[in-house]
Amino acid sequence: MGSRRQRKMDDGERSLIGPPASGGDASMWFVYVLAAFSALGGLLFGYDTGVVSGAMLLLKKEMNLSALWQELLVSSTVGAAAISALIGGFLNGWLGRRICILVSSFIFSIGGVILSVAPDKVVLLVGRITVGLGIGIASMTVPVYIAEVSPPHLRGQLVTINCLFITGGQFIASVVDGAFSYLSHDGWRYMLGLSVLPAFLQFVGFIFLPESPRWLLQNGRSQEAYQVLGRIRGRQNVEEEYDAIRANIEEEEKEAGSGGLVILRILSHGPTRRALIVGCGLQMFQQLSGINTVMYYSATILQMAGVRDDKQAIWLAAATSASNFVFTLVGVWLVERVGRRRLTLGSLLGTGLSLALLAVGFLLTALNSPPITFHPVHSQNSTCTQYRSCEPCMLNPDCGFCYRENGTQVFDSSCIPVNQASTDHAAWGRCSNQTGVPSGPMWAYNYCPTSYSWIVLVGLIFYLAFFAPGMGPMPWTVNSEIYPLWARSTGNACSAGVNWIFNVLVSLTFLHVAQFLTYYGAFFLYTGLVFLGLLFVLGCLPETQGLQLEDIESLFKSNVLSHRI
Ligand SMILES: O[C@H]1[C@H](O)[C@@H](O)[C@H](O)[C@@H](O)[C@H]1O
Repeated sequence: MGSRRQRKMDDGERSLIGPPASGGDASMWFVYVLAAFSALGGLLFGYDTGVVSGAMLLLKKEMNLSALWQELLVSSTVGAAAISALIGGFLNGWLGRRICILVSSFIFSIGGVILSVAPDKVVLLVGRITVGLGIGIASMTVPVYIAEVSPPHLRGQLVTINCLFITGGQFIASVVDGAFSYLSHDGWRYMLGLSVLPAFLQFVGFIFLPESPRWLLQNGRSQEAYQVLGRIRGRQNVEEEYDAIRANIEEEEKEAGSGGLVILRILSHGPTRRALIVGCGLQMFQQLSGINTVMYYSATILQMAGVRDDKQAIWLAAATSASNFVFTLVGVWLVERVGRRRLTLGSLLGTGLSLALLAVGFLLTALNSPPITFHPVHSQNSTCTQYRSCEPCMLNPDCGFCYRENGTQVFDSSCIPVNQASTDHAAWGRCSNQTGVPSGPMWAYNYCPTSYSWIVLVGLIFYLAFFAPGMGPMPWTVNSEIYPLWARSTGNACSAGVNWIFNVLVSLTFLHVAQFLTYYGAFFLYTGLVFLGLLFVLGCLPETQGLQLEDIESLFKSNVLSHRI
């Protein structure tokens, strides 16, 4: 590395470019502004993926949506994000980071407008796909842009701030959902449309903000690169950094060649292939640890814990996403203190233990599932009425549990088909209306009344406390820094694509997995996957803290199985 550091621009070139603009201490301020404006992409990512659950409660009633349409409207966004993240890699290399951020905020704005004026479900679907396209591009471009403009000692923290914005977006979405849930007519238009505001702000901001100096240099625009680096770093000595980046690009071209498809070059070049495996593996294990199951089903988990009122459950779900946000803040604080590797390992260990606790809570709940004591006769024959206890009844999505309660004692309990139009009621019988009246029958859909729910609640809190500082942000942070410049866009596109694909897979399969393996089986499965992830990180993830982006590639030159804690 030393010799690379010695390389300087030749005098002719430097006099052409002129001295970098000096900004004094204002330079740090400028890096924060750049990070904040780009992280608005993270905010939109979080907002648009989070807001839909609350909007769906109103939409399904107003538009009379079938289960298939509800699933389509939720997962089309994530599916579109997976595809556009992959395409984003090519766009990033071709058009640059800045144009990609402009494109994504433009797409977000258009998507928000379509969603807020949608006259029917087909237009809604078009809107949801549109925002998904924006999310995919933003999710892979923003971390790369922030990493490329940050000084090494702040890079981890600034990229982690993007994740803080993601969880912040999810939190804002849950509060907006709560607030507009009282507006049963058209409330969803405000929920889905509000994302236009940050999208527009980002678009305007990026008209004035600069391109990444690293991308400029790679594309032969050395004068602009030098100017931008000077503007971002202020009075700091940028020549050394400029020369290092340029020398590195030349060296990379010699080593990895410059023709052919980038993905093929990545795969045939040992260090980048290893980096890609680490990056994609981290993103895969992030999703396999079940974060989005926990986020999506937190309302159900809270209901199991004894929260019966719908509105209360919505606000407590907001508290769940608030915890995800607050604990991500802990990650921002820790990342430059303990490093990426130790943070990820600690987070995985705690996440695994919390998942095991959640599973034990569900297991005890299942073992103590209240028996069914009342078998009403109805002309409409159904499998629901055949069950002997609440557990199998709750696991069948067509059935719900209708019961009376005396303190913690459950009595007069039956399993009844759910009303297809609204899971808030049974299709017939005493729970088909008037539930929630004191001393009246209670209706439990998706959960069983239990006195072990506190274990599940404690598990949920521990889960977020451990996941959010490490496994939440680190896959994004590490991916933004482990690839050499020529492979950075493609590497991030692939790993972001893996993240979105596993996101769809885990959230779409959760209910089926729970049906086959029960809830506790599903959570034991996630526990096992997290411990596999722990072994993977233990063997493969090197520490990248404090290094220049240009120096990180060398970490992957040697056998990746030799990293110490
Ligand atoms: O890093 C983020 C964050 O942890 C979010 O809470 C989660 O919903 C996303 O899937 C993940 O990529």
